Amino acid sequence: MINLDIISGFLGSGKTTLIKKYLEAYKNEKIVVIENEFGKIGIDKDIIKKDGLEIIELQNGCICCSMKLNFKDTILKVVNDFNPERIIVEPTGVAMLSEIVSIISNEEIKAKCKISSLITVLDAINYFDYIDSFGEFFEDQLLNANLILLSKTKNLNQNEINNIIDSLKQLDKNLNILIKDWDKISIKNLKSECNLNTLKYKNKEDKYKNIDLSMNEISTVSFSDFKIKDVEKLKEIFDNFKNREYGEIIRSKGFLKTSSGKVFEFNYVNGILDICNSDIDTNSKICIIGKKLEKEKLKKLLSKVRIRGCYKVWS
Ligand SMILES: Nc1nc2c(ncn2[C@@H]2O[C@H](COP(=O)(O)OP(=O)(O)OP(=O)(O)O)[C@@H](O)[C@H]2O)c(=O)[nH]1
Repeated sequence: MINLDIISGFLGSGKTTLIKKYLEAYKNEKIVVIENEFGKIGIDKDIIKKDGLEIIELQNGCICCSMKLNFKDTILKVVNDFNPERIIVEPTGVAMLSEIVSIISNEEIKAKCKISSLITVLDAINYFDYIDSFGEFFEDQLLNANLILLSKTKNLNQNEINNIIDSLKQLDKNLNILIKDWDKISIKNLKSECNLNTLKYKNKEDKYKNIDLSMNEISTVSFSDFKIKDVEKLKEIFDNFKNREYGEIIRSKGFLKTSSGKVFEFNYVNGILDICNSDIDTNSKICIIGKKLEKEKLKKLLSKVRIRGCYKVWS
């Protein structure tokens, strides 16, 4: 049987970071990663790629809804074409986990794969913001996970963590929650933490009927193949995001190449920007996800900071 790991979680929660730890822990296994990104250009593939690792990107839709059939067929094709020991799936940050659980419960898939982990990564810093803004489908990811793994807890005090746990227990007192410094987590032990005896599959039709409505508000725009002068120009872009002129920007990520050829990787999650040097050889790619995005204004903003020349817009 092929091990199947589903690593779910809201936008920017830490799914890719956790998957990198899986790839390290299981480096001797033949692994295929299925990446479903909400943005129109793939960023995560560049972040996790390494020799011998097969990465399948599913773009232009969400595997829990518009690409449901595609997702099921992709898993079966991966099984046939690669016969791996492990398949790791990263759904988009706005995927309904209940739908994904329903797809992987399909008999054809169950005949070939066994679920090894079904995890939702929960961004502790942004929990109360997101549960307020995206309650219904955010809750769906929490209620259907066999393990909720808190990320970004290092700078929170015990009181703040207790508040999150209390709130989670109000959703469902049986939620299985793990709060541990990620550096001390044994990835191979997560399987036993996952309590996989039952798949929960909680999709309360009546409760989630407004999800399509709130999902429709979230959109994305991406830009690629341009250069900026230096990293200060990158900061300029994100300083502009603080006011709502460009929409409510929840998540942005990518790489930026400067005129001197230096590459930076950046992550922007709900107002916090993180930039580091990158040794990945790539052109600039920036993916922006948010509510009510002002795409034309964003194009103008990029035009102000990029160096003249061609660039591509993915909208
Ligand atoms: N401080 C801290 N930062 C984290 C932790 N986990 C992830 N991050 C940071 O959060 C940002 C987003 O992490 P990713 O792993 O890309 O998140 P993701 O869920 O894959 O994001 P999307 O695929 O865009 O939804 C990055 O800057 C990470 O370095 C954590 O436990 N602590």
